[in-house]
Amino acid sequence: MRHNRGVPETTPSGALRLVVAINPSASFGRTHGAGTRVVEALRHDGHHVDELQAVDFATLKAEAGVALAGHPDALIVVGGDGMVSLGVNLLAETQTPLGIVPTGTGNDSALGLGIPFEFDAALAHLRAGLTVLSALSAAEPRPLEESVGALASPAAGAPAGAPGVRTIDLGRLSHAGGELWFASALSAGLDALINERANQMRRPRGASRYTIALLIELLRLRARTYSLVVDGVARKVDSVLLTVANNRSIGGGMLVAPDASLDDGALDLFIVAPVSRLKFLRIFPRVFKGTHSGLDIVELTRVHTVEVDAPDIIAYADGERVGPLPVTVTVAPGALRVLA
Ligand SMILES: Nc1ncnc2c1ncn2[C@@H]1O[C@H](COP(=O)(O)OP(=O)(O)OP(=O)(O)O)[C@@H](O)[C@H]1O
Repeated sequence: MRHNRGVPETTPSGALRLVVAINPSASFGRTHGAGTRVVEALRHDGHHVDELQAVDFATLKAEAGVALAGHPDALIVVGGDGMVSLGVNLLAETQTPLGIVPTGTGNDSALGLGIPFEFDAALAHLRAGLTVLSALSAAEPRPLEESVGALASPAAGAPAGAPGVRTIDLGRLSHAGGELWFASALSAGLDALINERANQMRRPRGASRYTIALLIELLRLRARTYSLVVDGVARKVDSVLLTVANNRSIGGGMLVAPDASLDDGALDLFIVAPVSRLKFLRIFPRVFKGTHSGLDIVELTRVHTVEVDAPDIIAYADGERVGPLPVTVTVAPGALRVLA
């Protein structure tokens, strides 16, 4: 469903041409209405907004792809990590920046980018980023290398720490079904199993579905033998939880890679060795807080390319289903511009 108030080819000075893609069912519908408020606020600011909502994710992605062919100044997604995934996969290796208003159950990408979760604060953050983007767009055209330099991290055109236009790395993933991109993490262990189980459940309809899936998968916890090729070196490792992270957290704030950076040109391979259920439950809170790095059962390695294979695992990237392992993940430095 498109609510397009005729996005013009050119706009008055300062006004931007924006595409806003909304997931009305993010957070199981609890944040319904947030997208419309974003659109109204941006139109009030004088921007030309192409508002997109669809019956499902695939239709929304197709509509956003069509809208991007018109070369808007930015794509803004309103939703959780799934919607960030939609934006990332449409914008990777383009110059069009991604804006995020986090309204999902999992907002790890927004967390890593320092985007606030509270709606008014998130909107203010987005507006500040758009102001910088307007200023950059209005600036005289410059040679390409100079423009790229000016748009590199930290947030270009803004005081240090303030929202602007940043460049971040992405993970590029290839698997039997094709290629895709992720901003936060590839999940290939316990969290992937929890996601897969929650997705297969019809009830309950709220976020407690993830809690139930987590409890079931904890009861079934068992190590798998992974075949890895890490930066060209093959190894086998037994693990219960294995993640290739670009960002610091997964699963709505679990700080698996507390020292990861979105713009260091590297990924963090996080491996938890086989443990008893009891021990796993004991270390779980430390994983949430990111104070697990010193534990002997936790391995964290900075990597650039990883092949991951293991039996019976459906991989997830940024909370979206990828398909069965094996997958190959490679860091793509500076592959995405973001408003943050
Ligand atoms: N109309 C819709 N538009 C977009 N996505 C939708 C729609 N209806 C359901 N979805 C589902 O929402 C998921 C993405 O949700 P998002 O990440 O934005 O929020 P979330 O509350 O964190 O969701 P989840 O926890 O289920 O990933 C997609 O996997 C998609 O299948």
